[in-house]
Amino acid sequence: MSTVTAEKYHGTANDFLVLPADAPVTDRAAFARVHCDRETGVRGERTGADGVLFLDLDSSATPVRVTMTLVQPDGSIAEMCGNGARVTAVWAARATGAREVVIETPAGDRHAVVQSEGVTVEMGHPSFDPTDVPLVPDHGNQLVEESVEGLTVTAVDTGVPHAVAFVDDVDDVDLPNVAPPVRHADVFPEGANVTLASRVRLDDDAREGAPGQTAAFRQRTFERGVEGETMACGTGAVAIVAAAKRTGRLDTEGPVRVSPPGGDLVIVVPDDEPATLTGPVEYEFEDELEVPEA
Ligand SMILES: N[C@@H](CCC[C@H](N)C(=O)O)C(=O)O
Repeated sequence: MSTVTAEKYHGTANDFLVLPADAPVTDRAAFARVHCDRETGVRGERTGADGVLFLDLDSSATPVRVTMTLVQPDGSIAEMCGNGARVTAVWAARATGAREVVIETPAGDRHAVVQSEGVTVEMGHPSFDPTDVPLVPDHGNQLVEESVEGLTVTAVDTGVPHAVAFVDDVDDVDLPNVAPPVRHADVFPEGANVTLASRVRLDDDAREGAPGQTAAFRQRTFERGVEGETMACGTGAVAIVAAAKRTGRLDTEGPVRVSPPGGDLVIVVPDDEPATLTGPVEYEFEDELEVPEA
């Protein structure tokens, strides 16, 4: 059995193995299934991972460019991943010294800037358009504050589809049982990530390092492809702010703090410009991992 060198990173505890795209892994889905398993996968502070990032770096471009392919624990490929994009930017910065990186994803190019206080990624324009989410053609209109499998959700595309539900307290929801019927609901032909949000009063929950923030939410997300809850989801954090604006819960263009279990993210969703996601990235370790036979 052959081995490859893989690195492990996380962005607010959404954790990824990282390999160069030319690593000799013929069956990427099998590699992800084996090494992301939370019981038997790669060893570290947490066993397993939320996915494997295969990264193809073009350091001759200005700014440097990286093609990001996220293979998820079930073997599927995600079109976009906000926390994975932050990890990708730091990986490219470590390799080249560049602070600006363009990340090519199936959802489009994403510009990222690496700074000491965190990595900011442009996240595109959130869309409620039924063909973008996507919704089944016979749904017709945007899906806003509708009951899907008993949960009142708003559907938004932030590179991947999210069904966002605003609840009083995200911790009061039995997410492992409530999310799967919504994630697989017929109205979402490609499935959906299920994201819960609850509003936090800033003065009740003031923390350091949150200058200029105008509002705050707590977040929990059940991810398609992981088929479970992750400690953070960047596209989900952007989806919360976009859905909060769409449903009249938020009328600010200022930075919003979104806090999944893994840490704090800062989200900006302007009316006419791309959304941004800012948050930390940590390098964990490097390991030699077995390559499953194709
Ligand atoms: N964790 C990611 C989202 C990854 C994609 C998702 N699981 C899907 O299949 O849609 C993030 O940080 O955005």
